[in-house]
Formats: sequence, C-alpha cells, structure tokens
Amino acid sequence: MQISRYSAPEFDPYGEARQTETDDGWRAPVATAPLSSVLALPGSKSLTNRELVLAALADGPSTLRAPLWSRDSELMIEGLRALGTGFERVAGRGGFGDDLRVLPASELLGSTTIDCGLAGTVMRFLPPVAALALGPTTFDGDEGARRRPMAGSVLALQALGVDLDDDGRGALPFTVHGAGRVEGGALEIDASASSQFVSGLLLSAARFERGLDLTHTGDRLPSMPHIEMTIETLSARGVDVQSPEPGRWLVNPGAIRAIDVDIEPDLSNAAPFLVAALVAGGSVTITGWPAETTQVGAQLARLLPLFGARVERDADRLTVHAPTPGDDGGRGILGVELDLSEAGELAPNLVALAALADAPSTILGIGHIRHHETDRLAALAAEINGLGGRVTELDDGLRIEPAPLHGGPWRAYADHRMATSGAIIGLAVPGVIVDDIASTGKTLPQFTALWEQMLA
Ligand SMILES: O=C(O)C1=C[C@@H](OP(=O)(O)O)[C@@H](O)[C@H](O)C1
Ligand SMILES: C=C(OP(=O)(O)O)C(=O)O
Repeated sequence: MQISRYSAPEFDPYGEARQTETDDGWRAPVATAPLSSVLALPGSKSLTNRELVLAALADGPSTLRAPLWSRDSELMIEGLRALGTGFERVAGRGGFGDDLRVLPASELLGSTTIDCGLAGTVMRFLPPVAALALGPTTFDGDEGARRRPMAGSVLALQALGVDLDDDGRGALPFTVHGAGRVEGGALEIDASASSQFVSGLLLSAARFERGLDLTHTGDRLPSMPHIEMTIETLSARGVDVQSPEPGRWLVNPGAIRAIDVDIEPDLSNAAPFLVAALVAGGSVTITGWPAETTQVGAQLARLLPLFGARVERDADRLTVHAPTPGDDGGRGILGVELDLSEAGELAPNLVALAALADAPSTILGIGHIRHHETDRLAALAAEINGLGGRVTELDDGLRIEPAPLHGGPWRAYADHRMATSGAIIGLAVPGVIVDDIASTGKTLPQFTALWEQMLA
C-alpha cells in the first residue's frame, strides 16, 4: 500500500475526524440524519497551478489571492522555486491560508531536480518551463507517477528541438537540458491520453521565440474544459491565443502580463460534498460558487439532477437537495447513462453515487482515467465489488448495477478521488475503512475536517 504523507502546515488533515481513525485506516462516518450543511472550500488546484506557472513566466510580480495550499500546489511552487522563481507568503483574507506573491526569475536556471509527486499538472506543465531555463532539470515523482503517460510532453519538446534525455518509455524520470530559449513554431502532438499535454505547452508558448502553432493528431481529446481554462488564464494575462479550429491552437510570442488574481474555490472538490446530499438526504450548500467559470466542476449543477437531485442557485451559493426517497425504501437516486469525456475528474465520485442508485448506470468516455493517479476504472470496480457491488469494467467506462453493499476495506491507491469516493459510500454503508485518507492532501488537506463539519 502506498501511503500519502502530506498535510498543509496550518491544517491537520485529520482534524475532528481523528476519533474515527483505526489501525487500518479511516472509518468513514455514516450519515445518521439528513444534512443541512453550508460549506466553503479552498482554491482550485487547476487554477492555482496554472496561475503559478503564468506568474513565474510573467513580466513582473503577481499575487495569487486565496490559492490552494495542498501537496500538488506546493510541489508546483517547489518546482518553480528550483528554477529560480521567488515566492513570498502574504497574509490573506481567505479562510484557507495565505495569499502568495510570485516573483519571476530574471533568468530561469536549471541544474536541478523537480519532484512531481503524483501531480499531472506539475509533470506536464513544468517541462516546457525547464526548456526555457538554462541547464539540466531532471523530473521524477512518486512510484505511481512513473506509470503516468508523458510521451505527449517528451515527444513535443524533442520535436521542438529541445535536448531531452529519457529511456524511450515516454514516462518519468527524464532530464530536460534547457538552453535558455525555445524556438517554437509548428508542432503536432497526440494528446489523447491527457489534455495536460496541450495545456502545458500553451502555458509556456508565449515565451517561445516564434510562439506555437499546435495541432492535436489523436482521435479524441479528453477534458476540453481544462484546455479552455488554460486559454482563459492566458488571455487574462494579455497573451494572444486562438483556437482557429477544434484541435488546433495558435499562441503568438509576447509578454505574459503580471496580474493579481483571485483563485476560485475548487468545484471538482465540491463533488463529494454535493454528492453527499443525495446519499444522506437533506441538502448541501457550497458558498463562493462563481457566476461564470471554466472549471469542469461547474457541470455538477447539470449532472446531479440526472441522478434525481434538485439544484438551486442563490447569488454565490449552490445548493443540492436530495431526491425524494422511493416507496420501496431506496434513496430515490436514479441510474444514469453518461458520457463524462469532458469531466473525467468527476467520474470517481459520480461512480460512487451510481453504486448507491436504485437502477443501473453506464458511464462512458472515460478510458483516459486509467492514466490518472491510478487506473481509476480498475480501482473503482475492485473497491465497489469488494463491498458486494456489481461493477463491470468496459474499455471506455463502467457499468454499475444496483447491489446491496456491506462494510469492509476501501483502498485509495494514493488517489484523492478514490479516497473521497470511499467516504461517499461510507455515508450509507457502515464499516467502510479507507486505507489512506491522507491522499486527499493532494488537493484538499482539510477533507476529513470538512466532512465532519458537513455531518455535524
Ligand atoms: O489541466 C488540468 O488541471 C487537469 C486536466 C485533466 O487532466 P486529463 O486531461 O489528464 O484528464 C483533469 O483530469 C486533471 O485533474 C486536471
Ligand atoms: C486527474 C487528476 O489529477 P492530476 O492533476 O494529477 O492529473 C485529478 O485531480 O483528478
């Protein structure tokens, strides 16, 4: 078992949930009454890690207000620091830690090693930055990180003329021998395994001498909203970025403007809490829900009604109300037929919900999540079936049929979203024990404290 060891310094990831720990792991609390919870959540991982990269490449200092403090964002900070970026923590008004002032290096320098942990954003966003630095930068990460696909980044940089040593597997570890400049120009890549290959190149491309004319050649491209998020964060900093046709992006060379930005709450991390309303009954409200956003978590407002929930917006609050329970004693959770290719990040929590539904579900378009923190299709099938469930792996998704579940161990595979999926099932099924709840520190070190707050 791989155990995650991260907690943001100012937060105890176990918080009030400490009494529910056992030697084998974290005993997921059962919901004993309908919920009526109002919660605020820390900043978005995807926004924080994009803004960190852009601020480090910008033409002056930028402040990130209410950034995420978690393992993934701290790995990004440490990676950029290793290349010469300066950081100052400044007192923030948000409830989840300091703001962060980012001081770009006058010259990015390699001769360093970057630990990517298990963070896709670090391993895919920083190699192009290292190519702009002078000197060698070696990238490595957790054991699980070495299994994640990196060919999209490796082949792209090599095609751009960057000297990159790898062992030909298209995986970590590898070394980028940065020359302090990248010429840029036309480039074709296959990003069917991860949208992050595209985002990583676009984020640095304005600093390439000829910019970038990037074409995706694969037959599918997952997680499109994340590419839109990349484009929006670039545009906000004055970068000229266009997508003249699907699968092609043009970035003109030019300055990346220093600006101060507010980081939105992480709407994908809202998923377990909003899903909890359907499982436990009652309602859960998330505050600070942005009116407009590129975060894929915003799709929960459209997706959860398909499972029977009622969703309500009131100014910056989003509330999910449980469905009306059926006469047969079921929770009234409906089965769904979903294509989640845009929102694979939400799949683990929605599959956990589907496992508690009164009717079968099929969730497709998510073959690429086999390459996330773990093979999420195999992991979800194994863990739900281990509790008595009936989940079948398909090439591109999962079929989930209703079955009575019982308690037992739930392995997280060092995957934050597997851990929160175990917590969701544990709300309804007594005796679910998550082996590595600390894996939630990847993007939400406060998970157990917030979960207890939701249940209080
Ligand atoms: O760019 C990003 O911030 C992300 C892109 C997506 O990756 P994939 O395209 O690999 O699914 C998403 O699943 C991941 O959690 C975050
Ligand atoms: C796939 C995920 O993370 P990463 O950024 O490491 O790819 C995720 O958070 O669900």
